Amino acid sequence: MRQKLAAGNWKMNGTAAALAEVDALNSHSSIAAVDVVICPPATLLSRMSERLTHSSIETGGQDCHPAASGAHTGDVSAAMLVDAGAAYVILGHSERREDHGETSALVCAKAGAAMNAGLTAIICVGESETQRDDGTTLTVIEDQLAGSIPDVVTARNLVIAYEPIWAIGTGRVPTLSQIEEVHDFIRTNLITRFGEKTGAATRILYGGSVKPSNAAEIFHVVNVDGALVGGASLKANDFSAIITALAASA
Ligand SMILES: O=C[C@H](O)COP(=O)(O)O
Repeated sequence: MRQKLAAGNWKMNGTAAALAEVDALNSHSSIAAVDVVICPPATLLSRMSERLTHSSIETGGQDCHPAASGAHTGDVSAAMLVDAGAAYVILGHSERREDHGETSALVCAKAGAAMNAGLTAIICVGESETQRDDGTTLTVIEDQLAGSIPDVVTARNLVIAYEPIWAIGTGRVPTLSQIEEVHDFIRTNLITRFGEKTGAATRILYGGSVKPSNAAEIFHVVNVDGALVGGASLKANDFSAIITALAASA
């Protein structure tokens, strides 16, 4: 039985005032029923983690460098995320693959560093609209999975997030059968590569315009174990409604 996971990716949003949303979220009873993680900007990570010391809500980073330390101006290592209280790190988000030219090989190196530091890596994969239209979605996902996941993983330190790029922040969502097709494909891929035990126990999240209004139907799709939520994770009311829907699907 896979524990459901609701992950909030705040992206480059939020200053200290936004921590009030975390306090509000923390007061919702639904958070106890599933795993919840919020990945704020690096500048807020320590303060958010301290604020959540006695909460079941965990925190995560949005990226890390593959090296443990050194001359890498502007970067943050996996150990630094752990030091700031993080339990998770998002890696290979399409915004980093596009904005920073991150390759799957680099994502793989980052994931290895994250796992080595004790973090759970949420590795993102997803096709562009052109690739969807060209019918190459599953090939793209297969290549990203093969290149981005290190060989030595466990079901505890790996989460896959399927995020079709064309659905991120657009209000457009794939059909439920499209989501099911890709999630089933990822499940089979994980079982083939890592064996039944690890492959069947690894959580697969859907991400891309998840809202309170569409969360319940998405969470009833087979092999959807939760969501990676962007915009709707910034407001406690919206994120708690999504978490409630996830808890109800368990
Ligand atoms: O990491 C989160 C995803 O990019 C989804 O963002 P969104 O919920 O704003 O579409």
